[in-house]
Amino acid sequence: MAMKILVTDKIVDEGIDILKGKGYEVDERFGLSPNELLECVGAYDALIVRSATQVTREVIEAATNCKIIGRAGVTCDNIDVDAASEHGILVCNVPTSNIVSAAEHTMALMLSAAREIPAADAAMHAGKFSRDRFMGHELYEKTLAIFGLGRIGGLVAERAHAFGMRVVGFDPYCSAARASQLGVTLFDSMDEVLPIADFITVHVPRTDGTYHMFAAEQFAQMKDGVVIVNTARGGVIDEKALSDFMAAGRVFACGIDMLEAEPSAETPLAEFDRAVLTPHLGANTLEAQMRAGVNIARYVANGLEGLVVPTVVNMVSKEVDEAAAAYIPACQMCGSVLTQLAREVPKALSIVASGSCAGDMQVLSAATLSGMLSREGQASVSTENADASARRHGIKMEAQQASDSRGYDSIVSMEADGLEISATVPGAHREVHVVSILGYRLDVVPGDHALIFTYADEPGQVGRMGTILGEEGINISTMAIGKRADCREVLVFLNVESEPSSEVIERVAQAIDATNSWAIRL
Ligand SMILES: NC(=O)C1=CN([C@@H]2O[C@H](COP(=O)(O)OP(=O)(O)OC[C@H]3O[C@@H](n4cnc5c(N)ncnc54)[C@H](O)[C@@H]3O)[C@@H](O)[C@H]2O)C=CC1
Ligand SMILES: O=C(O)CCC(=O)C(=O)O
Repeated sequence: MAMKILVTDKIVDEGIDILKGKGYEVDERFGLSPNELLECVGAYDALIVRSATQVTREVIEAATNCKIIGRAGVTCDNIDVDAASEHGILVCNVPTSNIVSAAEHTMALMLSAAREIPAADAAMHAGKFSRDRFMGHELYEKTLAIFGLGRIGGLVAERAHAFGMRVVGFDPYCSAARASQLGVTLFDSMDEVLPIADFITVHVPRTDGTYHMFAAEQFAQMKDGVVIVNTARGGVIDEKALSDFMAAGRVFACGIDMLEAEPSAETPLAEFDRAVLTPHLGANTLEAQMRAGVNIARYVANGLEGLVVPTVVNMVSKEVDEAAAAYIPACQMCGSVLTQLAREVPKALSIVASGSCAGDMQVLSAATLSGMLSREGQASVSTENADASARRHGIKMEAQQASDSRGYDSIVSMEADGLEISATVPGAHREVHVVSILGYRLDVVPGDHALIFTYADEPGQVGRMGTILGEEGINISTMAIGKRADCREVLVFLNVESEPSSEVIERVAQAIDATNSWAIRL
């Protein structure tokens, strides 16, 4: 009998087709009440949701046949992940699927609020051509404060620079290296940032610690005429306090995609023309939904078939030390990169871990091996079968702890068939930073598609790469250049937003006279 998958929030048809094409029975049932979900979920082997469905402990307890829950988006805050782990259910997401869309929506809200575009548009539609009523503000040479310099905050920083803004930020978990790479002046406290910002944008997760992180006390410290944008989560901003400061004319305008009352439109901000409100549209683009829907379908199918799911956010097979668990995605990713650098599954793997993550080398080894084999579509690697799996593939594997964590809280370094990679996961947000590849030191957060080139360090090389990729319509989302003390060559790591063809890669390689090139897919 075919396995059954329940999809309770709309994902793209292409994702549904992938599942049906693999022989699964797929039921799309949107807008279920909590009781309806509880009643039907027990019949399904997998569940796919976006942000609307609340997958509570009760739902998980009722999902007695469920093996995997797929979240077609970034955040899993609508899923009780602990309950899923306790019930042996994998939870996976698509962590970079919609971040560009969310960053672009942030810029759209910032510009709309600063120029009062919705109110001007409404006036035009009402037949009023009233230019004098609207006097906006430029972004140019203004100070933008970004709270939360993770994936989306980082993309917003890059975009703000293109508008000529000065970018400052506050994120207790952001490294100085990342801030400097993003061109953001990092401050140690909110109190230092609030009085200097002309524009404020929020990109933090909703946690107990960030609930009402912007309340009357914080608004009182802001400059008069500030513009505030929130595309993160409702509740991070106290909407009542914000509307008081809007009413007093202290806040010029705001752009809000996330309301505390979601999915209701109820908010005290609704009475202000200068409050630009959207109903959680950050991820609502064809491109983001295509990435999210197609990839979540692939990952859920992988989970049901016992294959590697690259974006699992929990570990269900064994009690895992929390610090080691945070390094599972890092090890999976490094393993996958090593196989792609070697252009085949390497035959010898050595893992060295230092710092707090080194408490469970068995988990780190299994995760690395699972990443190494993932490109081959090999069966899932767990802590229980890692040794046997390595033997089956003829891989000699060794793992050890080291005392020197090179200034990081924790770091994992791997060498496979002479190829090296090291990664760290700073702070609580679990973003994997690669800090060394093939001995070249850098700091990069790899995305879904990346290009790596090694070449002679000469002026004009970056421009040549950018020109060719631009001509081919391939956008570079981030770039890092790695150096080695012993060598005049550099290594460039380009995160790109779409997969270039081998002809394009060859064109770039020739233009910069690259000594080596790789296309990496994660
Ligand atoms: N509007 C929409 O449709 C979408 C909204 N989101 C939301 O955007 C937010 C950011 O997403 P990502 O950038 O992917 O997350 P991320 O995990 O990459 O970054 C979050 C950052 O916030 C920082 N942070 C945590 N607590 C903080 C605090 N108290 N003060 C300052 N910084 C703090 C973390 O260190 C981290 O760097 C999330 O809340 C997510 O739910 C994500 C996608 C779409
Ligand atoms: O696409 C969605 O359902 C919501 C996007 C979002 O907020 C997220 O990915 O965290």
